[in-house]
Amino acid sequence: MFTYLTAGESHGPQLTGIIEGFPAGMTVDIQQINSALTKRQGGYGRGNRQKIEHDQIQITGGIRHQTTLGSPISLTIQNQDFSHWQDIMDPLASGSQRSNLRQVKRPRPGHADLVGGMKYRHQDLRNVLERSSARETAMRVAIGNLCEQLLQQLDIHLVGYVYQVGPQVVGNPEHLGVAAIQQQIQTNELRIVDSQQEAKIKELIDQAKLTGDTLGGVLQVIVENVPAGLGSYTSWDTKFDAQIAASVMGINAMKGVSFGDGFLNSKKLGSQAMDPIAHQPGEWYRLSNHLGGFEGGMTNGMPLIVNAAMKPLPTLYHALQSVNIDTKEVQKANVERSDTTAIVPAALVVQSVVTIELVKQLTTTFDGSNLGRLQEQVAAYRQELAHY
Ligand SMILES: Cc1cc2nc3c(=O)[nH]c(=O)nc-3n(C[C@H](O)[C@H](O)[C@H](O)COP(=O)(O)O)c2cc1C
Ligand SMILES: C=C(O[C@@H]1CC(C(=O)O)=C[C@@H](OP(=O)(O)O)[C@H]1O)C(=O)O
Repeated sequence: MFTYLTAGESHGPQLTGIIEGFPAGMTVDIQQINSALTKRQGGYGRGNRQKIEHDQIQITGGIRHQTTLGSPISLTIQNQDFSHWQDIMDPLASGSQRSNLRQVKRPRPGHADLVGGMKYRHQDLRNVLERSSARETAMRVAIGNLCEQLLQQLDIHLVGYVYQVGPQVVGNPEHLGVAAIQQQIQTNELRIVDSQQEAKIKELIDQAKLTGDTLGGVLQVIVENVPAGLGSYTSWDTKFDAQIAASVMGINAMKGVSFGDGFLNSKKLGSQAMDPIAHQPGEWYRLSNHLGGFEGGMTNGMPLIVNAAMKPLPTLYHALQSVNIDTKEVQKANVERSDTTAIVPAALVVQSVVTIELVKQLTTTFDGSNLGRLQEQVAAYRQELAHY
């Protein structure tokens, strides 16, 4: 069974990831992982933390001579900022040595601070914010890229991009496929398809920054050449769209997930929302893709279209009202440092978790012990479906 776990605080020494159930026999391209990590650090509207970090992956288990062994894979990413936080974040400093500096007492509305403090009985809300920080998503992107390298071996391709910034839809007006979207977004800092909109969107972000505010948006991931029949209608917890939705909701600040035309489908007549079935020798397909590639919790062979709605970031330089957890006085919420928007890295994180779910599904539907055998089984399955 494919599973993964991450550990590490935002200003602690490092992030750690362990993956179990990754097939043996895949040659790993480390440069590709590092390039995904660099992309996640970028994007218009990011804060100053990214000037400090230079995310690079280190592999400490499960890979030998650049090839996966089938054993658990362990990964680390160093936090460069730890050197500035050593006194405060050192895992081994004793309680008496612990600095009282930079304790967090004024919880930020919308972040995990207050409820995390209540639940875990923390009196310093730093104990909450360090782990609830989206710094952790760097590891999910590293694991996602490793999984993307596996999907490439199965001829499955995907891309994540920014569909909406705040209220402004910038979308994919021509319904471009994965390769065309990749081509369009590589030329700009916003991962939007229509680069002519870039100046306008940058202005929107600049304006939010100027007023100490933040922005969210909508991210879209498109996946091509996924075989039909991944997931199952037979029990609620085997529905693959549900598993993807849970995984996307597991990303910091995601507040909604939909597929294809999503909530818009609820306003349409059935005749406008279903995708008519077509067949030609060796191929079943649909005449449209309003449902985003899922029927009955199963992939139907059309491209997967996953939409994720991200709320605006909770840390506001123009801070909202909060209450000091010690004095109970009304005070402005804590602010240390923050992004104005994180839609660009978020598009890559959503892409990463969709990739991870696909690999999880493929390696359990088929034998996931070895890449060669997995390729053979997926190819045979594709053949069988083509001739159904
Ligand atoms: C890539 C990424 C970067 C983020 N950067 C920030 C940030 O700089 N400031 C902030 O307040 N929230 C940021 N967030 C969102 C918070 O981590 C998130 O809102 C918080 O953990 C509370 O969880 P929830 O919004 O899922 O309820 C970021 C999220 C992502 C995905
Ligand atoms: C560190 C990252 O994002 C962080 C996510 C984050 C949050 O609250 O989620 C708050 C900020 O943390 P800091 O105060 O340390 O700058 C972001 O920089 C990252 O993406 O690598």
